[in-house]
Amino acid sequence: MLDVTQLTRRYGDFKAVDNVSFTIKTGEIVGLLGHNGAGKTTIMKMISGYLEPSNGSVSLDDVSLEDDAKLVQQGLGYLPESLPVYPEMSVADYLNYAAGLKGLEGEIKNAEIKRVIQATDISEKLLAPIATLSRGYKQRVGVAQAILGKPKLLILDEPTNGLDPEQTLLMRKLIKDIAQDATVILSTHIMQEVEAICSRVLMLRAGQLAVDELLENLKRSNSLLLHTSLPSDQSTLLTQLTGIASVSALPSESSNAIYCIEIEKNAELDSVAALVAETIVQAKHKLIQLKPEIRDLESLFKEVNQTSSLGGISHAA
Ligand SMILES: Nc1ncnc2c1ncn2[C@@H]1O[C@H](COP(=O)(O)OP(=O)(O)OP(=O)(O)O)[C@@H](O)[C@H]1O
Repeated sequence: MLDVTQLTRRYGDFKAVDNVSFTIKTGEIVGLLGHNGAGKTTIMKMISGYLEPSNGSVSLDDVSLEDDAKLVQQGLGYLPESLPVYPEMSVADYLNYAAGLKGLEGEIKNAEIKRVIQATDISEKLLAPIATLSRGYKQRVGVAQAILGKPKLLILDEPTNGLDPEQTLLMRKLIKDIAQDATVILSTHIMQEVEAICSRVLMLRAGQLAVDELLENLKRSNSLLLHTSLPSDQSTLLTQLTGIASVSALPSESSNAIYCIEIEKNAELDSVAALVAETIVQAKHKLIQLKPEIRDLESLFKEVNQTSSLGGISHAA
């Protein structure tokens, strides 16, 4: 489990990361989102021990970076924003070197190197110098070194950057497999990536944590979409129900009606949905479809970044 407590990083007078706290359990894949300059890389560098925080602490399975950086770092894999250095090294030599840095030795080391080569599908480039690889292959080598030693914590800065669609799918599967026994935190600007693999989202705004929420909750809005034979002149049947803020009719191409039902702030979506269903059935009208309106992550991202105060949309723990 990763514990980040009141993490702050200043560059001179400027606070790049401001009092950020969160916990990530084993098995979770968490997406770290935010505009350019929001502080994502700075946070990932501090979690990986590459950069010292100005304040706050990071611990992995109750061992803090401050107390034993070496032990914590042996349990983590990091794919940095800038890709593998050592351009003159061959892929094989580089992985051998990276495995040594992680404390792997002998047969275990060889088996691990083989495993990551297979997992990232780079066997045909083993003898090629890193400098001659395409961007996508460099990215795969970066991921291969990050997963050496089956880290307990995997930190990935834009993991699918430069990958073709087939490799993107493979990478997503690989990340999901790793997350079965590890904690994964990844940064990306690609919302599809988040929707495809993350279970939870942390959104940063100007160095502060603006949202910490499960993806499924984020995508749920406080509205229901209802497709029914109830005509609009009888929609007051719905308006008067407890927990409903407003009902508006949407354009419908059939003889049936489609309503957008907005739920009151403190009402529970499931209970209101049950009440709506019951009301329609009791009024002997057809209930064709009733579902929560799904919010897309792009609009939510825009909303968070336009909110003037962090209180507006924050779900942060
Ligand atoms: N070494 C540094 N010295 C001064 N300011 C820095 C330094 N590194 C980062 N910053 C500033 O800290 C802020 C956060 O930067 P960071 O790289 O963490 O953002 P990011 O969210 O990863 O952005 P991007 O999406 O563009 O990668 C930015 O305003 C950046 O200019």
